[in-house]
Amino acid sequence: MPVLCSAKCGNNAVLKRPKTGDTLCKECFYWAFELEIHSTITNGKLFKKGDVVAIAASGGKDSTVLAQVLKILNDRYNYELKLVLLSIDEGITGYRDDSLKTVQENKDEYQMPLKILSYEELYGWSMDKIVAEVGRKNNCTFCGVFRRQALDRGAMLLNVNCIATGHNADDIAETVLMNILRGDVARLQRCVNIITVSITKDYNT
Ligand SMILES: Nc1ncnc2c1ncn2[C@@H]1O[C@H](COP(=O)(O)OP(=O)(O)OP(=O)(O)O)[C@@H](O)[C@H]1O
Repeated sequence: MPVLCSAKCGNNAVLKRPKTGDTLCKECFYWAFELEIHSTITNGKLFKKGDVVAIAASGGKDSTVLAQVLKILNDRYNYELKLVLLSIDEGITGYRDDSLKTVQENKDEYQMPLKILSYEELYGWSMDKIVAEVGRKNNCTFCGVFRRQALDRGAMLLNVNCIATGHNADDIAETVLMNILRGDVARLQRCVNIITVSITKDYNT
């Protein structure tokens, strides 16, 4: 038997949110999800009017949702942000080259400027070359460190005030668990203090 949307809009619910227990229709879920992110942004004073914000766009689901939601909220609540997409091409054949096509589509759909920076142009090394040199075992360390720096360098080139990255509740849980397993209490504390936005958890359920 169909369950009614608990927002009392009269539509049938299509999902039950694990976070709140609410049963919602698609439209009310979108509205609630966007409103929570808006509250996080305003309560945390994450941006100020006129800020230029680089959305770190990998072409994956988290950063694609991030770009869409930031655009919607910027228009709806007049944040007056300038949003730009910043993508890092690590040079992983068959992986990043595919996802960069999605970023190109995001650029057109959301009407945002896009800057793509590659490891090759920044460091003279692509991940394909690094893997050929060091093997597959430790290449994630190179990739993560290089990417973080590449995003910072992109941010400097674009003269932005903030970089926004997409993370979901599973990512946060993973970070907390890793910090516990490492016994890194300082980081654990910082992690718990961070106000986080759950970007895709509800889409996955
Ligand atoms: N190549 C990249 N270029 C720009 N930003 C990136 C890139 N890779 C990761 N990011 C940023 O870091 C966030 C977390 O990246 P992670 O590798 O954990 O992927 P993810 O959780 O699967 O996210 P996504 O679904 O957006 O790929 C992304 O959402 C994005 O904002």
